[in-house]
Amino acid sequence: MTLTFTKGHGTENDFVLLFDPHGDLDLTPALVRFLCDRRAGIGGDGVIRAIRAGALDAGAGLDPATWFMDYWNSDGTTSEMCGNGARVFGAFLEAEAGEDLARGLEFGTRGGPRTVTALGGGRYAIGMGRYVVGDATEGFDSEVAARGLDPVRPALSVDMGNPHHVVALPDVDELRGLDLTEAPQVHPVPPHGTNVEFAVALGHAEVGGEAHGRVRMRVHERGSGETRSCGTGACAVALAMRTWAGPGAPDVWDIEVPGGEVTVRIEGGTTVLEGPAVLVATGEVDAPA
Ligand SMILES: N[C@@H](CCC[C@H](N)C(=O)O)C(=O)O
Repeated sequence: MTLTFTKGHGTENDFVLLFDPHGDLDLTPALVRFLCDRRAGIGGDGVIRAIRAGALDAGAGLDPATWFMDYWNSDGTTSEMCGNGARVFGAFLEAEAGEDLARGLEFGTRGGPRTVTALGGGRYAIGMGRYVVGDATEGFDSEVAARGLDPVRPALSVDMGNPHHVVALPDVDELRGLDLTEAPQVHPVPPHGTNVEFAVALGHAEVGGEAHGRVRMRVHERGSGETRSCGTGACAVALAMRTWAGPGAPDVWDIEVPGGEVTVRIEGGTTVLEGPAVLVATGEVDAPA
């Protein structure tokens, strides 16, 4: 089977994109694993299919003509949401479907509707929907163990549509020293797995008359391993940091990731994720039948 694909990334969180408006493609876990394979396939942290909501069971309840971001992790599992992927999805819809995103476009995900707005200069803003911060009465509601982390650390869960656990570290040396080649262990064990972020607060500054917090993070993603960025993870980190900092903490957070930088704006019960999206190449691949 010959497939036409596009390769893209958002702060080096990279994806294989497929344009399949009518759902003609039988996208299976095995096909996703092949496409994401960095040696035998194209290579990516995940696969994103642009499909009309009416062509996918997960799109039930939406206007059938609505675009749906059908997101898959590199291990062939699906996730409710991908923030970096959503920006790249926006760039892909502009290129493949001629969508004008200047005024924002609503699209479907397994985590509910989201919006993408083109900001110009290859940057996009994603309306990330409602979040839920876990029980922060004592600051933390869980514990995380990881290689290179001694002792076990407290963590705070954040639901961004998909699950996250955020751990605060005191300095960048400890962040650098983590070995994330193995999945961190979380207690209590999250029923559907989780994405784990490790974050170091770098202080606050005035940017364009606005208070911004600055954080550096690394992430181990459910279904993909360590990646160079995670958009939903960046939002979870901003929310955890603001919770821990207490009243007067900034609502805007610049998040440094190994693959670049994104900005998270906390707006009431929702967040907006801003950052770049790049389409790198298009091509054809012979996929195993
Ligand atoms: N990299 C993504 C998140 C992708 C999904 C995640 N691995 C999960 O299983 O929830 C992002 O940018 O948000």
